[in-house]
Amino acid sequence: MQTGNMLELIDVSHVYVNDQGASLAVEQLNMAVRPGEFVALVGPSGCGKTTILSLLAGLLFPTRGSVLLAGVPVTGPSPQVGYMLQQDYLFPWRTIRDNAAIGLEIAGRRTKAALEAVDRLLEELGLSGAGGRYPHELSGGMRQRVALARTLATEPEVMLLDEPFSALDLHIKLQLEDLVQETLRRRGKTAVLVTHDLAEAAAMSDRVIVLGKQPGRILRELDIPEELRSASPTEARKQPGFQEVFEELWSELNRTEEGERHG
Ligand SMILES: Nc1ncnc2c1ncn2[C@@H]1O[C@H](COP(=O)(O)OP(=O)(O)OP(=O)(O)O)[C@@H](O)[C@H]1O
Repeated sequence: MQTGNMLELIDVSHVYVNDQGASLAVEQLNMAVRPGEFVALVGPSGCGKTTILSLLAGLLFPTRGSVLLAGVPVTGPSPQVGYMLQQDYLFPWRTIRDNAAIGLEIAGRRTKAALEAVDRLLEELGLSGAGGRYPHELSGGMRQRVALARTLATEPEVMLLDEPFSALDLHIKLQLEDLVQETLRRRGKTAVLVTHDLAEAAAMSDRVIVLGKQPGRILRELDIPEELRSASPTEARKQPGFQEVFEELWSELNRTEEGERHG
């Protein structure tokens, strides 16, 4: 059945099995993300956020249920899905331009036109002139911008963001939140952001999904009001309605952790 969703998890459970036994990480989860939507996932440590991203990326397969990308079951990693992580994983021996082009190279698409597009992307992300430099010459924020360029170069429809800003200083983090949101929005990308930072979730996304303690289940979905969504993350933080959204998320998470202490 075609639902028009870009991403869908239908009754998904995931069990990790290793020599210590089995661990239920996600239980009967139902979640859908529309094309162009920006969704944030928040929840206590170990509640299954990274597991959900790995299922969406086709790096893991559900023990039960189905994962769909544009209505089609996910059978493995897809060029339609890009991943951005806390660590940039740039290759130290490659120039910035060659790092940004590596996905194209792996896909056999390193043409002159594609490299020109990489240069334009680097320029758009404020890295013009850095193409011939090496990762160790760049700051953490610049390196994350290269990681963003590398992911966008292959033109995925979906971006999975696993705490990509958490290792950065506050000032750089805010700048990068603005840049990432604007860049993804302009291109109409669908995004799923995992973060521990409730303010980041509220400022960047269209909808926040709050997960309960392990095994991950959805406790609450909060639509972000239009006045926050239409602003950049930095501007959204200054809007009158921002504090209310933050407090709702905060109390939902505290309820979860209270339950964990007493449950
Ligand atoms: N490879 C694995 N083998 C066994 N158990 C795992 C494995 N990866 C994760 N888990 C367990 O599954 C549960 C969910 O892990 P996951 O990393 O998805 O949570 P998370 O919400 O992303 O955590 P955090 O916020 O701390 O990054 C945790 O209990 C974790 O210990």
